[in-house]
Amino acid sequence: MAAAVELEGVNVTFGDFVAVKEANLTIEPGEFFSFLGPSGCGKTTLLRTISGFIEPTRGAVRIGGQDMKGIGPNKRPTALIFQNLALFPMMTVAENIGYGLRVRGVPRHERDEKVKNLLIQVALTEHGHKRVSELSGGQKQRVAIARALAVEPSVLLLDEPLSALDLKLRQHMRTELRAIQKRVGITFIYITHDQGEALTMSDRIAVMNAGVIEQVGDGRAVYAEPRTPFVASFVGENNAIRGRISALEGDIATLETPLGTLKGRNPVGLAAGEEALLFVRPEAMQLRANGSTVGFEGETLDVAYEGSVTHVTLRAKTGQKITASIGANAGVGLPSAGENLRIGFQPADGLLLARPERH
Ligand SMILES: Nc1ncnc2c1ncn2[C@@H]1O[C@H](COP(=O)(O)OP(=O)(O)OP(=O)(O)O)[C@@H](O)[C@H]1O
Repeated sequence: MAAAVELEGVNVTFGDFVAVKEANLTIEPGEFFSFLGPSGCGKTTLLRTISGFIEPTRGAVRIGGQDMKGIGPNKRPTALIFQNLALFPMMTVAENIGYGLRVRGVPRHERDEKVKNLLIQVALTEHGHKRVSELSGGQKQRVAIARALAVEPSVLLLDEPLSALDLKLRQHMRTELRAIQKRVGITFIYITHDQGEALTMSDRIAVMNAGVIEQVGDGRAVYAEPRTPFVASFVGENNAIRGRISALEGDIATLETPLGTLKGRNPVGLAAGEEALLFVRPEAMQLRANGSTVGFEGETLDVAYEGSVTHVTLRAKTGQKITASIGANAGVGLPSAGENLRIGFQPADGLLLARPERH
């Protein structure tokens, strides 16, 4: 089967400004694929390029194996759901869902049948007769999805569709969206700056920074095996410590840092003498560390209780702030502000990456 979407050397420029740089990517049929990155990194531009609202300055977009050059948004097998949903508030739910079919001249009985099935797929069977203005935020989201699905796109493009919802509903809708995607079985391409959304819903994620796709992988890969300092810092929380590599021993490298000698994994194969950044997740930091770990001294600045976890902010002797997140069941006593202690981590939980200047 042809790939759902292929990007080959896609560049999008606005005047001198490069919004998307050399995007190369293959998205498979039936995949839930997310673009994750901060505001302004080019996610929307890329989505609009796939949907046909923007032509790439250079490179090719293929959908279902077919080159999309010169094919307008209405002629592409894609449907786009915007942040504001753009539903018709005075129409009923069923009318909204059937709208695209009516415009296309689909006969009434066929339309009704389809709308009925779509109401089942988005779990709104009881609500077909209601006006959209009578629905909750989450129900409106589902209407927008059903309306987009009605015209049978092979790819559904979603531009931060949950951003207007409150936190609880947003979290609930993640599960809903994923379930709907599994039921209908088509490709979903989702853009978000919320890493929690990307990690919980996606089969794979492309992490973008300043127009560049820095890494593509499943949630575990981008969280546990980031390949660039940007990905390591953007996906989840991370502590970053600068230093220079002094020794290599198998997978583990030793790093001389202003905080002392530390160690970490060296997956990108940095050489002795190279400048590096050592990343250690807050949850991998241990308080009152003993001999089996590498570590340094720190002063407790702040202890923030958050229920399942407590975030302890420490100041190393260089002034750098380090965060340690301690699970409620970790069985360690929490320090009090001002207390000095040794903080440590297992070398296997440290990750060494090249300093950005190298790129
Ligand atoms: N039509 C345009 N003309 C000029 N610059 C543009 C145009 N559209 C987007 N840009 C610029 O391209 C960059 C990427 O914008 P884009 O909307 O793709 O970002 P984004 O990652 O989707 O951000 P957000 O999450 O804030 O929507 C931004 O710096 C933006 O100002």
